[in-house]
Amino acid sequence: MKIALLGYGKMGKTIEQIAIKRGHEIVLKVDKNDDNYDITQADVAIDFSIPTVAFNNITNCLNNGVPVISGTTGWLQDYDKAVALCEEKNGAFIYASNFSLGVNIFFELNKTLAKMMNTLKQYNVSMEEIHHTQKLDAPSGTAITLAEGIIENHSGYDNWKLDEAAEKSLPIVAKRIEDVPGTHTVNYESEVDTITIEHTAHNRKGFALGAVIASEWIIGKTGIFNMNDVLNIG
Ligand SMILES: NC(=O)C1=CN([C@@H]2O[C@H](COP(=O)(O)OP(=O)(O)OC[C@H]3O[C@@H](n4cnc5c(N)ncnc54)[C@H](O)[C@@H]3O)[C@@H](O)[C@H]2O)C=CC1
Ligand SMILES: O=C(O)C1=N[C@H](C(=O)O)C[C@H](O)C1
Repeated sequence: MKIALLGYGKMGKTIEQIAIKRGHEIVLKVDKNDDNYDITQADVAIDFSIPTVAFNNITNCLNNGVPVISGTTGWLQDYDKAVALCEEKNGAFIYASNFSLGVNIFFELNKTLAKMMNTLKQYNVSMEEIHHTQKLDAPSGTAITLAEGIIENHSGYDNWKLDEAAEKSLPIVAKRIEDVPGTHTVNYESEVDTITIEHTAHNRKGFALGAVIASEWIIGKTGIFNMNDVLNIG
């Protein structure tokens, strides 16, 4: 498979290593200021760039008939437009806030726990995410997906807020500590005890492997998919 990497930072470089090990070829590495490139030489594009350019990268792929996998977070105000363009062009597109197998299992566990806790009003839910200091967005995309999983399954919450507690709001605390790849914690706290579920990434290889697996999976398909489709879970 011929892969274009849109964003050649920490994730782009980790994806390159894993893709080559799995027998793929990197035909394009696009980073900032690389404007003049032909995306059509790739079978699939993998976008791990920055929030302000992800939507442009995705639309360029869809306009040129190249399936696109995006892991960039912090651009979701334009997600519906990307979906509409993908439908219009009969293209193929996957966005996931987190591509790792472990986090996708954690997402399902989180929804199940929220359902179980729905009637237990003595427990208050809160979340914490910790990432490296270079991260541009807060809260993390993964924390937002976790919050949405709780809101869909627990009647005590209908929105989330960063660093703020309010009626029916799920509070998310975002911490930035040097070199942390990504830790997400969900707490249910009552007067007498606390139930905690936590996912800790030890490095970026899980995210990168998931993105390469998603790229392999999407070849020959059209539509808008997510990681549950790829991993056949949920
Ligand atoms: N969904 C997932 O599983 C994961 C998502 N992420 C997200 O992926 C994104 C990238 O993460 P990292 O690689 O750690 O960040 P990074 O900062 O190391 O890399 C981003 C790269 O994008 C480049 N860039 C800037 N403008 C560009 C343009 N116009 N076109 C292409 N590239 C451009 C930057 O120069 C930089 O090299 C972030 O939004 C992060 O939150 C990170 C890890 C896992
Ligand atoms: O920026 C990161 O590093 C990460 N971003 C993603 C997010 O925002 O959830 C996924 C992972 O936590 C690492």
